[in-house]
Amino acid sequence: MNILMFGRSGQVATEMIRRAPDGVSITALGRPNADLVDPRGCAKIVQETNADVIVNAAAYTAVDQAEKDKVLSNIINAQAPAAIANAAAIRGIPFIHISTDYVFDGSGTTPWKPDDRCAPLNAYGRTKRRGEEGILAAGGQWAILRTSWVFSAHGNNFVKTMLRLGSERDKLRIVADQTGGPTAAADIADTIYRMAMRMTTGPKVGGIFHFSGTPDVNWAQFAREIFMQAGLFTQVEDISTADYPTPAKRPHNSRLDCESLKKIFGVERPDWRISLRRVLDELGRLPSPAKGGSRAA
Ligand SMILES: NC(=O)C1=CN([C@@H]2O[C@H](COP(=O)(O)OP(=O)(O)OC[C@H]3O[C@@H](n4cnc5c(N)ncnc54)[C@H](OP(=O)(O)O)[C@@H]3O)[C@@H](O)[C@H]2O)C=CC1
Ligand SMILES: Cc1cn([C@H]2C[C@H](O)[C@@H](COP(=O)(O)OP(=O)(O)O[C@H]3O[C@@H](C)C(=O)[C@@H](O)[C@H]3O)O2)c(=O)[nH]c1=O
Repeated sequence: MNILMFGRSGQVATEMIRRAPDGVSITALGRPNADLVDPRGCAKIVQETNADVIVNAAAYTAVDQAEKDKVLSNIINAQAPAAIANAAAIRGIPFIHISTDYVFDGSGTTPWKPDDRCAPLNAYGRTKRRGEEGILAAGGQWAILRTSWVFSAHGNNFVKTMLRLGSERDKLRIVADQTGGPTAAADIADTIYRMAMRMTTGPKVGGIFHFSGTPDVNWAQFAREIFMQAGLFTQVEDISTADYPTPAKRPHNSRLDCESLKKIFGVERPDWRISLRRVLDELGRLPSPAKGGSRAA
């Protein structure tokens, strides 16, 4: 199977490249080869490819900055994915796109199902939702994988922020009223490969699916687990969203119901604490006894 992927240096793209299964060849297009600021150029690449599956792992992901960069983030997150989806539909090539928990308004405490009403609270979420709508309108065979709170050893993410701040300070104030499922980029990559295999064999499948690590936690609990596993003694004070003002609003409830992914693709929610341990190991941030396996994740 040949996969053409938009994105090369992001968290998910990096893991896709590293984790390609035997028999899968992946061509990853970075910004110099495929700039999502040029949706027509991206569509042209799809028109000319001989790939069996197209994956989009590139996006504008700076949540607070997107409040200022509304036009740019909309081109990258909405117009480019729609153009890629249109070209893929015309060519009859299955298309897999990644989206986010931030398409929801975060109300309630029930895990969001793929068909639940979207009402994004911030510009990033609105552009990601418009991207979803463009893909839906394109037709063809597509799958949108919504995920949340992505972490890995590379790029920018909450784990790396906590390791940096935790090494500098004795105490951190972290919001405890936003709940979701942290998700390792490596686990997302494995899931996308599973979806790609299934979408190119057997009866036609597609639609919107949810995937996040388990158990659901708030950011403060996530931070405590990071410090515990990394052997840092940084104290975490629970605070409310109101105590940590940011340019972009973030949803209180980011829990994702991942049942349909399990049903259609056989993918279970992975325990993010185990994936976190692997990431910390890769970063060289596990305390020495844990490397021998005595400190459980
Ligand atoms: N990060 C998270 O917590 C979450 C992410 N997602 C979604 O998952 C997907 C992957 O995210 P993740 O791996 O974390 O992303 P990253 O933030 O790690 O990387 C984003 C990638 O997109 C690329 N990119 C940005 N702008 C352009 C452009 N104009 N043309 C080409 N490439 C561009 C970047 O390239 P460059 O390195 O050159 O800047 C980078 O490689 C995205 O769709 C995101 O919305 C969903 C939920 C949570
Ligand atoms: C650094 C820090 C953050 N926070 C809070 C702010 C915020 O509510 C939460 C997470 O902050 P971040 O800015 O790291 O996370 P954020 O960029 O909002 O992460 C999101 O990224 C996009 C791309 C997604 O799609 C989402 O699923 C989600 O992963 O932690 C604190 O409370 N204290 C702190 O010291």
